[in-house]
Amino acid sequence: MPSFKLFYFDGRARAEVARQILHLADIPFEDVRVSYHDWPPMKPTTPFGQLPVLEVDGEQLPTSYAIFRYLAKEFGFNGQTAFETAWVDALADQHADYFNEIKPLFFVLWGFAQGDRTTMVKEIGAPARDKYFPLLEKIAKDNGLNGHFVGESLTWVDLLIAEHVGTVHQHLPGFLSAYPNVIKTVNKINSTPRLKEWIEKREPTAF
Ligand SMILES: N[C@@H](CCC(=O)N[C@@H](CS)C(=O)NCC(=O)O)C(=O)O
Repeated sequence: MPSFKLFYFDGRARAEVARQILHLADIPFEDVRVSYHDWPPMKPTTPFGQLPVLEVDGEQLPTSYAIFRYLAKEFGFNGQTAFETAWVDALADQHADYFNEIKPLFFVLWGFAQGDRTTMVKEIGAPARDKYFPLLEKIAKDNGLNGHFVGESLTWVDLLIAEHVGTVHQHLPGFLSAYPNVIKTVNKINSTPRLKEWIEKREPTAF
């Protein structure tokens, strides 16, 4: 088994799915939390000048989705057929489009940018949510409310969506109340025993 070292800031955000896959697969890894003080000298040593980076036997792999896809393929969280894997990718890409739209709101909620929270929820958050979450609501229902967004096995896009929904609940309680199938699916995902254990034992972070 290679040695895994994951570098990210002290938050869940773009790294948490990688940590969860490794924990679910019972693979030891070093979870390095880079401080804002240590980041500037480290930045030029990373392939794209950003985190997360996963080191696999000392070789660097940048960008969150590439890391998630790599680990998901290695450890069986990538769907059970090529078509399911394609759906996992489609949903993850849709999630990325949604997140790019709603990101300015989260930057304010996380304290990285200034802005009026109420106005931003109304003008940025609600329209982004009401474009993306109806798709998830239907997908969850069409998949039989079986606790997965794709197929019948836990995939990295389940983890990605569940993690994001948790972050929404943390900062905007009630924001997703019109999407009960999504909430039900996320609750089932989070009740996966090893994932539940991870969520309960991790240190709380703002983002
Ligand atoms: N597309 C990249 C984006 C990575 C990214 O935006 N990383 C941010 C933290 S979430 C970062 O490294 N910021 C520090 C910097 O750019 O100097 C990914 O998904 O990994």
